[in-house]
Amino acid sequence: MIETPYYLIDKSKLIRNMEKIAHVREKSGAKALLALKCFATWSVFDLMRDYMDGTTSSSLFEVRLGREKFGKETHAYSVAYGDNEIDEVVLHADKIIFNSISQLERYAERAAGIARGLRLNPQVSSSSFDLADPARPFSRLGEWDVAKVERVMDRINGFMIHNNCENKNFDLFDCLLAQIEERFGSLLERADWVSLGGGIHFTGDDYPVDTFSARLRAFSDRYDVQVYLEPGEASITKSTTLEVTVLDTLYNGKNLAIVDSSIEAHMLDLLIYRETAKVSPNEGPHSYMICGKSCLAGDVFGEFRFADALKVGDRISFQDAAGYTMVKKNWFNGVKMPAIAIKELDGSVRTVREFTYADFEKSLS
Ligand SMILES: Cc1ncc(COP(=O)(O)O)c(C=O)c1O
Ligand SMILES: NCCCCNCC[C@H](N)C(=O)O
Repeated sequence: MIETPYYLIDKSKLIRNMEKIAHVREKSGAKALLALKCFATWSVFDLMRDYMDGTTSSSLFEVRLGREKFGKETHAYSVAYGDNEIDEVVLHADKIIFNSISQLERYAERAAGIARGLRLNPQVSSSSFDLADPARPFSRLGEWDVAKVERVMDRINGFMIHNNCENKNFDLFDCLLAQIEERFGSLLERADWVSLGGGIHFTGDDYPVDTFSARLRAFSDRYDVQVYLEPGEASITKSTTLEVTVLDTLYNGKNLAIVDSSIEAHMLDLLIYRETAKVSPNEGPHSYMICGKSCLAGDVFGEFRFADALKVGDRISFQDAAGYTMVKKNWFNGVKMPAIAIKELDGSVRTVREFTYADFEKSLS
């Protein structure tokens, strides 16, 4: 029995996403790169590698992890590189995408041995969160002025455009892509490859994957480019749970249960975006507010329904716990960091990482 808290990655669920990705790759001709910023738990890369073309990154450490642990095609992107890291980034990457013309001009020569690209910002997005909106006013994420980009076309042969965010709606994707074509068509015609970024939830139930694939194929044919997708969430959605145990129950106008985890430390994105965790089936006569064990007053996973009254020692599984969780976990309050376990295809479960006091101590000095 594994001690809670732990993230449990279920390979049979992960494979469902992988199969959809492989289908889109085959139908559309697009390549799919795992966005490591969302999910970088390399113990399951052996499985993912068979279904995806490689990885994309946000930093030197991510591009190195992608090269060393995933292999295949490795893209480097960062909002800004420093003089002290650019050579090592180039060493690990097949392609490098610069966020700005000034970064391109500064490092084009040092990256001369690999393919170079530029991030474009179409100034429209599907994000309903200001925090995650690449098209927000004064956004630093990519270049938008076609005339300026035309002047550096001799130094690049591709583009990256990331302007979807949790977009489950194919029509919206289609409409945004049409706007990109209208605005940047003259640049796309001169490119060899175009990455359309992440944020497209094409592995979700009922997503029209064939229509999506046909749209990607048409885009690729029209501009004669290799299309890339950078799925983060879409790669790992619904594959993982965070397993926790009830440590205490209280009544304070509502039934409260405190668990051996913390939303701030272990599912931080939910707190940042003011969302609640998910519990399934979330049915029954007993309602509880499930709270984390950190000192933060708002360390609350959400309110859920249960078949029976909760008691100390009961287990709860938070659903959909892979994306932006393990990559963001932290040592706030010294709360024990969840272990990482994998449920294999034969049903057996193995722990691949445990964190101890020594890790906590080493994270500081
Ligand atoms: C450039 C880029 N690619 C891919 C992703 C992955 O997005 P998602 O996890 O929403 O698919 C992001 C998210 O920040 C991104 O900025
Ligand atoms: N579930 C709340 C919204 C999460 C948004 N994801 C943020 C990362 C994303 N890839 C981005 O574009 O910033």
